[in-house]
Amino acid sequence: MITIEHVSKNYDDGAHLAVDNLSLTIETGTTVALIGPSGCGKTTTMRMINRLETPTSGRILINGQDVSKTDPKELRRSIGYVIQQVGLFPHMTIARNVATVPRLLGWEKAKTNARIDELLDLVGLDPAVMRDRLPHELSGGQRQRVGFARALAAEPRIMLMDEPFGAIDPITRVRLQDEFRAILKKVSKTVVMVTHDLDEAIKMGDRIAIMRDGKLLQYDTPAEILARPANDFVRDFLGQDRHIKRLSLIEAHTVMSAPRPEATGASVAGDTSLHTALAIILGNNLPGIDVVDTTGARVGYLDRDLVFAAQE
Ligand SMILES: Nc1ncnc2c1ncn2[C@@H]1O[C@H](COP(=O)(O)OP(=O)(O)OP(=O)(O)O)[C@@H](O)[C@H]1O
Repeated sequence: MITIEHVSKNYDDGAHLAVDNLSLTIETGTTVALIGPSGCGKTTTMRMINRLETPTSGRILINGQDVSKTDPKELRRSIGYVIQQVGLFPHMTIARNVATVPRLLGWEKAKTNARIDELLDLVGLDPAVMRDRLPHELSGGQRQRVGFARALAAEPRIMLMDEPFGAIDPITRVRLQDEFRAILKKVSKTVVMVTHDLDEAIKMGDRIAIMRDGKLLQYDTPAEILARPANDFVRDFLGQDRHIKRLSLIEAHTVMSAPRPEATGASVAGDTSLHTALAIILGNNLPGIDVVDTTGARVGYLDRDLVFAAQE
């Protein structure tokens, strides 16, 4: 668990308050997305967790231990850090890049090598092909995968991700978001990510922290924030389509009614989002669709009214 207690950060001898009395608790195994307008203090907040910045006041605890009292180098090795431009060492092979922290920690060669292969596999890169390549021989998306693998290498409990998908084209970005989210759940990390992209925060965050002028405006689950913005600023920030965005968080099986006697002609799986289900209903000009299980058996029915009622 990461606990941020009344943390403020002044730059320029107090002339500028980048973070203003911020308190936030990040539960172990969850992902928190920090979002807000440019300059609101997201990156500063994140960088205070691994001591790349020092709070002017307040304190940050990791599992009850004050980070200001831990050795900064050890702290940083125990926290995975993924940044937008990846920061791979250009003259080192992919394998050596991934092995950066294990080497610093003095892992045995065999263990390190096995870990490199395991991680490249995990992030969807073929170790046999990628191990000996140099970073410039990879696409931007592949480099981001390597950066992610490198951050995971020494099995950190915490991952900090600063706009990890910022430099990636939109199609690759969506795929990487899905894959990284699945991996982070599988390996059960506590994640703090900074993003400019509301859809990304909604998709990746178990909770979202919305900041403005160094202050925390709202901290809650995406569903709750979209349903009940704390104030006008948050409401505007979320946009007119917040109700539609919220549909992407609700799964069909949670609102479906009993199956109809006759098939409707179109179907979705129970874990399909209402956003997708509605798109299929509208796209096929149907009043409703079947919800089916993995065997294709009809287990429920979903129509426009059920979808609309769900987002109220
Ligand atoms: N090293 C520094 N010296 C002085 N001011 C700084 C420094 N780093 C950040 N700031 C200022 O602190 C404020 C918060 O910066 P920060 O980078 O945390 O914001 P952000 O929300 O991450 O912004 P962005 O979305 O644009 O990356 C900004 O006004 C910024 O200009």
